Amino acid sequence: MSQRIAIIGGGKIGEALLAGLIQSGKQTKDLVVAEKSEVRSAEVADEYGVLVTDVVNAVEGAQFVFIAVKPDGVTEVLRDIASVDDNGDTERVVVTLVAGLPLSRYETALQAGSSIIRVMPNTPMLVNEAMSAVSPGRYVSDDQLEAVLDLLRAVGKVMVVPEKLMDAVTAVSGSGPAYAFLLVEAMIDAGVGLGLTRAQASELAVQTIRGAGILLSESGLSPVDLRAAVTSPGGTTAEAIREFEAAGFRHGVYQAMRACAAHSANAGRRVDVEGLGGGLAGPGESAAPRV
Ligand SMILES: NC(=O)C1=CN([C@@H]2O[C@H](COP(=O)(O)OP(=O)(O)OC[C@H]3O[C@@H](n4cnc5c(N)ncnc54)[C@H](O)[C@@H]3O)[C@@H](O)[C@H]2O)C=CC1
Ligand SMILES: O=C(O)[C@@H]1CCC=N1
Repeated sequence: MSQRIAIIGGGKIGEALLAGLIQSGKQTKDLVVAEKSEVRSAEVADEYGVLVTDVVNAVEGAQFVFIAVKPDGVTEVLRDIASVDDNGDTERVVVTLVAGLPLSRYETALQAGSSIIRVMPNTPMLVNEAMSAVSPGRYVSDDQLEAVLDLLRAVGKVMVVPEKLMDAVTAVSGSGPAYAFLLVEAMIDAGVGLGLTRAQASELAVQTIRGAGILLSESGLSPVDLRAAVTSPGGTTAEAIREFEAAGFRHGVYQAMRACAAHSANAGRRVDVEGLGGGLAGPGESAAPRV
């Protein structure tokens, strides 16, 4: 069986997947990227030494097809994928990394019985530290699911979830890296405000968040315990935390993540309303999780 992996869309998350798979030992001859932009195609081909081509070429003979385009580009990509007959000689699995669009849309657009897996990854995939949540569609076999989980495990951690949780997952781990980067950005600006150079503030803030992340994942302690350990009685940290809370930190995080999840939940409708769906709306839009 072919082990060819096609990545449709060589943008930020497509590149993260490509880089992660190469770092994890996949051979470039088994990887192919489809990319629409000529400039981006040249960048990806130069940087990674993989074939960059169009969707139909990339999908031909591929066992795994990862879709990594924006939601409004999915209709066109699915039409191209559907036009490639697999002749029954590959058990093609389509893995979508696209936020918001339910499995039912892909099942409607592709051949009946197609194996489709919905995944919400995140950009730390670039350094093999992704968190990927995975919801298999109804026609995915155990072997196909295991094969895709193995590919994703090579670039980080995986968690299988029912599809109905994907909007919440997107709010936590899909968009989550951006919240961490925003915090670091704000810490650097504040450090500069307090008299550090930008270089000093950057090094201090980045290493602090890195160390805190490793402590969180390796100490076995909860965030509450770890924060308490930093907060000396009557000390400096308590002062900082009082100001965070007065500024509505927790409420702000909750509201931001609610907005994120709602945006994900409405992706299908937005694509239709904006006339970008090209008639792809699935009947009832119902999720068809296998778990
Ligand atoms: N950026 C992130 O952190 C994450 C993104 N995602 C999902 O991944 C998808 C892609 O996001 P990004 O990589 O950020 O977007 P991006 O805009 O950086 O990349 C998309 C790429 O797809 C290419 N493209 C569009 N239509 C194409 C077609 N028909 N054939 C070939 N190439 C085509 C574009 O030229 C572009 O380079 C989105 O659906 C997003 O929801 C999911 C999780 C995290
Ligand atoms: O912002 C977005 O829409 C994508 C999905 C999750 C992270 N980035």
